[in-house]
Amino acid sequence: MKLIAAMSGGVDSAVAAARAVEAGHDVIGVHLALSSNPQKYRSGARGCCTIEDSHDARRAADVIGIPFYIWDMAEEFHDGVVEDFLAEYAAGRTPNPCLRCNEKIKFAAVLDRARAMGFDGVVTGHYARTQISDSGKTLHRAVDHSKDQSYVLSVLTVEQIEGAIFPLGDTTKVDIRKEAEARGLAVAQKPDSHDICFVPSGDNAGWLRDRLGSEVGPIVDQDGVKIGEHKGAYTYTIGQRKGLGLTVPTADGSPRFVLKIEPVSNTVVVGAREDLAVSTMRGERAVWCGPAVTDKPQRGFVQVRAHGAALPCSYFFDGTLLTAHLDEPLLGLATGQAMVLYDGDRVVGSATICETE
Ligand SMILES: Nc1ncnc2c1ncn2[C@@H]1O[C@H](COP(=O)(O)OP(=O)(O)OP(=O)(O)O)[C@@H](O)[C@H]1O
Repeated sequence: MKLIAAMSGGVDSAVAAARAVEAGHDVIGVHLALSSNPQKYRSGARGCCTIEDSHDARRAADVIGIPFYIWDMAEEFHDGVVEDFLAEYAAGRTPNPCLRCNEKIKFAAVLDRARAMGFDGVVTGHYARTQISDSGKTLHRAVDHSKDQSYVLSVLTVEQIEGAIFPLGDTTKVDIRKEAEARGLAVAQKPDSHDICFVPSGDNAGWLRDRLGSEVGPIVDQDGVKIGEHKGAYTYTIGQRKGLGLTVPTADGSPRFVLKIEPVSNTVVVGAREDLAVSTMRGERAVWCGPAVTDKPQRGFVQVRAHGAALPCSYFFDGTLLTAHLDEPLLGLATGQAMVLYDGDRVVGSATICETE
């Protein structure tokens, strides 16, 4: 096959590209420049698509012996990922930008351009697997569950999965680093990227305040009584306990947790730990990675955090919203996160959580 290897400059995508070449594919390496002005999003933070990362990617392509190009996708990334991230926070939700990047950039803009140029698909260093079955090519968890990235790939349609090649899904990270050493790749011990690539590490709240403002507003209890003040409602997360600065303690001294963020009234609602319990969630923007879910309730598992557990549930889709009823309630679930359905290790599909109860 003719393939584009998406090379971030990290160890995973370098080994993925090398494996694709070794498997007999005709491969070219492509590094995506995702920010036209890295300092605009990041001040000194390590993340994807710094100049050094593009140099690392180019050096890896040289060692592997494949042609290498840089594609400027800064505008697509800004419009599809950064703007969505800001809009979701402004609406009081907690988005997952890696998932949007897979949906809109790596397996949309990049895959579309690759196909238009006569390529068959895109190779990435994601930890996930695909399998060919009677119902076509399906998406599965990686063997190394601690590195599994199927959650952030759950937005891929059947057609996008067709064009996705994940050569690392059956290997552990430890073995990938050893393999990179053996292949003479200089990035073998390069640290993993963490956090959100366009936000300075550990300063999500400050980054959001700079862009969405820091209008002071009330923190209220569930009866609407003001018990504190916040500096930017969207810098809080559902389930947050620390840093609330409440002025009125509870009668028994028990802690309070963020229950709800209401952007229109610029209010943060707090309450007791048990009030965080969620038994039912509904999601919009549903995507199926295989056969579509129907309105007939089915048993399965739902995962609501990138590295969270898969929780037993029953679920159905009414044509607009995906609903999942958990067997056991879960504490603290933020809207804006993905609810990803699994059948064993196969990804069924996902939706963006818009309601919880
Ligand atoms: N700027 C980029 N240019 C090209 N491909 C990219 C870029 N950023 C990420 N990718 C692709 O998406 C995959 C997953 O991205 P993620 O940010 O999770 O990287 P990672 O797991 O740290 O992998 P790596 O070690 O290759 O950086 C990468 O392995 C790579 O194939």
